[in-house]
Amino acid sequence: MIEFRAVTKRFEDGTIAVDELDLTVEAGTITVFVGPSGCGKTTSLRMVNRMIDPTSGTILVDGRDVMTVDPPTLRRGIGYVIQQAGLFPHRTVLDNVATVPLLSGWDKRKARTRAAELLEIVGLDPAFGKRYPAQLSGGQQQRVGVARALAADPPVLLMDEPFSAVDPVVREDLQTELLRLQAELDKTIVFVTHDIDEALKLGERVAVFQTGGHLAQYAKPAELLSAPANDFVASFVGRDRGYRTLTFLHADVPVHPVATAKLGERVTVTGWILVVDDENRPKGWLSGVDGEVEVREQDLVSGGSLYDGTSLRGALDAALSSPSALGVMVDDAGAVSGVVRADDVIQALAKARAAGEVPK
Ligand SMILES: Nc1ncnc2c1ncn2[C@@H]1O[C@H](COP(=O)(O)OP(=O)(O)OP(=O)(O)O)[C@@H](O)[C@H]1O
Repeated sequence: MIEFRAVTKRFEDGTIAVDELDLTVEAGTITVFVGPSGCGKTTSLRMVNRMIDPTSGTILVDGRDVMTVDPPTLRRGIGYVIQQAGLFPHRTVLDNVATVPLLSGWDKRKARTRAAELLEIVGLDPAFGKRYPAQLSGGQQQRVGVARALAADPPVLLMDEPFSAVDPVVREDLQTELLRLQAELDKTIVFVTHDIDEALKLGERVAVFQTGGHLAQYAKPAELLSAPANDFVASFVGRDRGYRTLTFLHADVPVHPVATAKLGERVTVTGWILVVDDENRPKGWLSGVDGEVEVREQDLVSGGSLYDGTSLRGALDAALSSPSALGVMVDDAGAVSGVVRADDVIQALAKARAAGEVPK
């Protein structure tokens, strides 16, 4: 657990970067600090491992005041990941990851074996271990940065905009990977970003900072969206927050049966038919013809996101993006289990509201 108690940082030139911050980061969770540029996120993070010392107030890591621990000892228990990974360019990937274990006195072989394991944990082929950082893509370098931070198995991980230098697709992969890792590793993670979507995806709790180092709101993602504390938070989380609230609602939506057919079959079409492969996975929709036809690949209309049964947002998006207005629901194997309708999602939302599951 990390506790900030009335923490203020005033730099020598008088800039107040962090103003009376009170906040508790629960152990074993990902907490995200988000906010516009210059609002004090990085300063708050760096006070945890004493790269910056507070002007007043106290920071406790697992009950211990960080100011009573010498910085090198403190940092051995706190991994740190930054933008652009911050790797040593003249060391191989394996040696980059093995750095902290070596500093902690491990022998070379043990440190390298551990480093190779860590590369696998973060989803990199251990063969990359022999390369130098410049021979990796940005996303791969970030994974190495995460592996290096995990090398000493620290209970706490500080991550400062770690994924902001990579393209959006790689970035989403890295986010998903971090959530998977966290489910296994159960670290206490503080993650800094200025991207509200990243914050809402990763954070169990999200601290929204406002210019001047003020904490505007500290809440779970669903609450930030449905009950922003002030106009600043409301505008920061975005205009489509009503829609995005649906991401965090898992109410039941009725799943309707759907007519399906396979390529090469002769079927009688009225309205839409969902064409599936031999494993019952969706291939596309057939319509625009009435009467008996043969199902041909070139007549299929594809498109539409698939609904995996997890959130109301997924259900609504599947329905809205489907050419038939029916959202295709699939099981873990990708096989069709039925379809969902947009109006059912709206009704499920109304029910969740009535049951008090969505703050009004
Ligand atoms: N060494 C310093 N001396 C003076 N002012 C500083 C110093 N470091 C940071 N600041 C100021 O403190 C404020 C908070 O900076 P900080 O880096 O914590 O913001 P941030 O929210 O992480 O921003 P960004 O998203 O742009 O990285 C800013 O106004 C910044 O200019």
